[in-house]
Amino acid sequence: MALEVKICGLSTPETLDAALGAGADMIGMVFFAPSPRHVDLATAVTLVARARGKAGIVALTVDADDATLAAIVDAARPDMLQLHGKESPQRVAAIRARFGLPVMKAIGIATAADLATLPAFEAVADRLLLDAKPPKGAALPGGNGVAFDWTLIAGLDLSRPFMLSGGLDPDNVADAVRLIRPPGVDVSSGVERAAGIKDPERIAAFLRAARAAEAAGAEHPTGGKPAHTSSRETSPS
Ligand SMILES: O=C(O)c1ccccc1N[C@@H]1O[C@H](COP(=O)(O)O)[C@@H](O)[C@H]1O
Repeated sequence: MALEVKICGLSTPETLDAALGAGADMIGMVFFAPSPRHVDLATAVTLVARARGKAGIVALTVDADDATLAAIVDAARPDMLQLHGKESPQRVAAIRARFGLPVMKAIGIATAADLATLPAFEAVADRLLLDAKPPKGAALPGGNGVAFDWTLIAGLDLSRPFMLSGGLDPDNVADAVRLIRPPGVDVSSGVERAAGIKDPERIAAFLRAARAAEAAGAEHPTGGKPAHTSSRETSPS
């Protein structure tokens, strides 16, 4: 399967168009007021109208309650919910059942011990997003431009597709794709010129670098088979 590239934290028509024009597979909107990338519902509706049918639309929330999620789902009609807080496996399952949308659960990784949480989330989420844990005292649980040690997940055998995120940028995404061969990559601050201000040039450069690394991997003697590919891959019940 082709590498999926998600550009997250888009908040203006111009930068959304830059991501779509550069070939992003998914675009993410952040519904979390403390984030410099937060969008209100009216803005989200405008952005969604431009993106619908061109890329998957992902709504990112952080420990949102049902009423908040319902307002987002009703207004923006996203294709997927990204849960980036401390949602438990039970909460992930409940959100998926209630809203009838695929769910991508973010898991913070700092050490090998953090991988122990993966099986419980594999059982209930459609996708996993493997992100760095936020630095101590950070205001945001993600979007901090911090990478984790990718070797911790090299050869990881997951039953769900996953996206690699955390501190990716146009200069390091090729290394990440070569090392991990992830099904997808996700970036936010690495394609910005200042906090919350996306840079069309960096978005295009990120897409170019990710696609080039993917193409180079496809010429590899393994035939481009992702390192993660698992015979365990199933759907959550
Ligand atoms: O981008 C944000 O503002 C954000 C806020 C709250 C939770 C997650 C957020 N972003 C997600 O974090 C990861 C990594 O971001 P970065 O590339 O290191 O800046 C990414 O998946 C975003 O979707």
